[in-house]
Amino acid sequence: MNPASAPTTEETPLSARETIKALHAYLRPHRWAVALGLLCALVGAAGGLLQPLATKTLVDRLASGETLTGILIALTVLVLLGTAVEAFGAYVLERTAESVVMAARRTLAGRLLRLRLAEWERIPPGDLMSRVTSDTTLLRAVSTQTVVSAATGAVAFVAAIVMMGCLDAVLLGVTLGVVVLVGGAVALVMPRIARATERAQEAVGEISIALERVLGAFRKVKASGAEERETARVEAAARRAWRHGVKSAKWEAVAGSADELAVQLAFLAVLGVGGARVASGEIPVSTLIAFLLYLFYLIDPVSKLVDAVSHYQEGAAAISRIAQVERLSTEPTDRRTGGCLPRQAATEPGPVPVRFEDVSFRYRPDLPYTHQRVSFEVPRTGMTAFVGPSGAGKSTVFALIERFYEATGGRVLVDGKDVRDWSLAGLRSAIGYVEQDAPVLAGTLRENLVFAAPGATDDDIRDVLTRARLDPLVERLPHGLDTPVGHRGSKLSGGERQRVAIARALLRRPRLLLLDEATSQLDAVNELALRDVITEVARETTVLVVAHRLSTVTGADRIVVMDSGRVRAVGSHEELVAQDRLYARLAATQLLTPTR
Ligand SMILES: Nc1ncnc2c1ncn2[C@@H]1O[C@H](COP(=O)(O)OP(=O)(O)OP(=O)(O)O)[C@@H](O)[C@H]1O
Repeated sequence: MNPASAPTTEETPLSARETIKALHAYLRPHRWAVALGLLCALVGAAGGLLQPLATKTLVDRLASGETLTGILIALTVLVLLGTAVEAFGAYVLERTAESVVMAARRTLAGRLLRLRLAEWERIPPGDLMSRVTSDTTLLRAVSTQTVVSAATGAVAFVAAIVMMGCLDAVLLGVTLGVVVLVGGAVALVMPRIARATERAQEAVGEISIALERVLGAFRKVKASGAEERETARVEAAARRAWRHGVKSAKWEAVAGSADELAVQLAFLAVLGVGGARVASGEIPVSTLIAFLLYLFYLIDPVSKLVDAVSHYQEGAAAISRIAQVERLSTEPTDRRTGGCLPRQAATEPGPVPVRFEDVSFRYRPDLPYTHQRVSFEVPRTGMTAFVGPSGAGKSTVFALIERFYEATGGRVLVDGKDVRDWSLAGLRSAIGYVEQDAPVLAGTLRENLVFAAPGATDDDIRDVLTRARLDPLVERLPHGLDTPVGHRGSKLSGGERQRVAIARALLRRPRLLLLDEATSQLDAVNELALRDVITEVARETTVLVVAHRLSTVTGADRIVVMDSGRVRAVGSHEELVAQDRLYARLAATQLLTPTR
């Protein structure tokens, strides 16, 4: 798949109103800090605003031969105070901006881990990661600087205009004419900055997608000699990011220099018109000087306003991409509703632990049904095995019990209650699940073992290590249980990973143990040993097993034969060999049993 065309989250951008609402939500918890930063910025701006007036007084006093010491000291104090207050305000705002970014990252990370599996499968993880890392960074500028720059810029701009109006209305008219002209041109440029930034951020997401694709299958890439091709993919995305980044920089440069241009043009115009007015005696020269100083003072508020708008355009693109993740549907989290599965032993009498009632299911509306009217029951103790050809829907049975997905039709009952009526956390905490590919997480072996049972004691760990035949592995590892495994740590073999996964599931002391091809990579000796362990566990736990190798399940108490999303037959090995043609054929090929 071309990373450029990889499916991403809903691409509908937010409207301007929604963006401002989202920005407001980010800032609400920090409103007092923003207000303080704003106040400091305004004080700083006011200090600057008084300077031209002070200069006018200074020039007037100079003309009348008065002393200047007092006013010079006042001016210096004004400058120092204004700068100190502005610096403090800038610190408060930067700190607030960092807090906004952190809050957004925390919320997004929490949300990503609660995504429904169907949503998670739709979006490349690299894209999701870039939204948590790169897009949130863009929030920094928009969250506080934009707001404060817009507010202080607007206040200082209006105040300077009022002062200039008081000095000379004609010169003000000339100035405003130029500013409006240049401002109109800037307004045309702004949407281009937003578009280019959004594209650049998308391309950054594509880089992550392309990298995640190859880093997740690193050996495959090397074995296939695909390094150059895959590097070219990453480069193509990087080039796209560069192109859009440069485009955005170009428009930002145009917008950024507009404030200078406006003031320079206004300066020339004011100099021409003002000079003529001074020459004709309509205004004194001190008024022209003060007016020109206000004109230069205007550079700051105007550039703040331009900055505010261009940062807003950048930030709006990021807010939109973050909001797209916030729109993805997540799993319910309320532990109080539904209740937990009772912990009573499976040996005690109680309802059927797992029952499928006419269950139909498809992964997405555009995909065919993987289950059609599937019905079966699992007894409270003993081992129930699911067998059948690849793609028959065996693993999906486990995914439906775990409520990773919800049945499209019919009901999945656990302990006599629809899985949708149990609390999700309560349901899953009663299940031990060993997945087909038995992933190991980056961390120590101990962390991997207690991942699903953080409260496990050292005795519990020792017990499962022995049961899962992991003692020799622990002895071999340089730091025993505290040896890092997984990424960058000691590498575990496929069989070792499976044993770690089984130990992890057993440590949870589950009511239901789901084993999906859990022993497929073990050598014969270890497989036999673990089969005994599982048989022992099945005496007091409900054990469900998916297996391709019939040899691993011939002793199961009940075998469910699945084919093309349907249950073909249910029975013991002997019954099925006698009654079901598909099972008899599987047995004949795998176990060398004579066919009927
Ligand atoms: N996450 C998914 N999204 C879409 N389709 C899926 C998904 N997982 C599985 N499928 C499809 O659903 C069908 C049943 O898959 P399932 O993994 O349950 O079969 P299985 O019997 O366990 O196969 P195997 O023995 O090869 O593991 C297959 O056609 C598979 O392609």
